[in-house]
Amino acid sequence: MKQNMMKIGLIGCGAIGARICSAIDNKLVDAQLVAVYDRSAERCERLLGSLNNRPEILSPGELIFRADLVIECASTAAVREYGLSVLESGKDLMVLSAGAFADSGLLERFISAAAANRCKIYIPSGAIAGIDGLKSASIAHIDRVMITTTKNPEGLKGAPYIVKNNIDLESFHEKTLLFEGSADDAIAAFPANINVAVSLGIAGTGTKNTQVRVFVDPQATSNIHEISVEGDFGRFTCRVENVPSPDNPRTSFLAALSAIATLKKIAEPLQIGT
Ligand SMILES: NC(=O)C1=CN([C@@H]2O[C@H](COP(=O)(O)OP(=O)(O)OC[C@H]3O[C@@H](n4cnc5c(N)ncnc54)[C@H](O)[C@@H]3O)[C@@H](O)[C@H]2O)C=CC1
Ligand SMILES: O=C([O-])CC(=O)C(=O)O
Repeated sequence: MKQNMMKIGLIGCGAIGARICSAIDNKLVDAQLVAVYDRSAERCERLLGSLNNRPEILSPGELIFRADLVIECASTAAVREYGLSVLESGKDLMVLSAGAFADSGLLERFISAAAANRCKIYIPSGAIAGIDGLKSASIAHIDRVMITTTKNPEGLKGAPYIVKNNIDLESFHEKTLLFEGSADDAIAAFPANINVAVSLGIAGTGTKNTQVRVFVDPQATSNIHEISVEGDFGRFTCRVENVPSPDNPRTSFLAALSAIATLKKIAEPLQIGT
């Protein structure tokens, strides 16, 4: 083991966490997985069972102490529970549940803590493409950012918006618009489905100014995200047809891959893309 290899602690042993751990285990990333934590002990044990090089299962406090970089891939609640302690301990933080930052006050506190403690916050592109272009375009004026997300009923089940409005997802026979609003409102309505809208807001013109549409489509076999951006640079659109994770149909496979790609970017000398 290299002495200066990045030490990783991971919070959230679900669909994304398992993929990230497997990538480190298979040496796709030049890093050492030192510890994992999940509020479900069974999830931790199941994950460890799939790895050759087993990390320790530690409490969040011990995990933060041992790691150089803590990856949150659990929930927006977990970002609020552990994120600030990570940064105040001078450790880098990777956040997958970017929806937590729809609370711009929370993001500001995190940025101040990171600056004061000379550490970084990484938000991977997640299940979308286009963040690189949006970041470049945002150096000049942006007129409009919109994301249209289409998932099948299985991928939207249990979302607060669906439950609160008594929407029977099985009753739709064709593609139907369920929700239209800002990224702020979208993440409150679909906290586990539309983190990507908040990431777009942070990269572009803010979550209040980022427009979101959510469709349900019983025929959809992929999680589709279509992004359109207009501004001084011109316009671009991009569409990703994501393979859902087998363990969690709400979550696209690409989200885990983007976290792994971000780890590679941190660990490797070459930086490509915006
Ligand atoms: N940025 C993006 O593009 C995307 C972000 N996500 C978000 O990433 C996160 C992880 O996604 P998945 O792995 O698919 O979820 P998952 O449901 O498969 O796994 C999450 C795990 O975290 C654990 N957990 C949740 N809250 C916790 C807490 N407060 N403390 C400790 N453990 C906790 C759960 O027990 C579970 O084992 C979710 O918040 C999800 O909404 C998901 C897809 C795309
Ligand atoms: O994985 C996806 O397709 C997007 C997602 O759930 C999210 O952004 O929360």
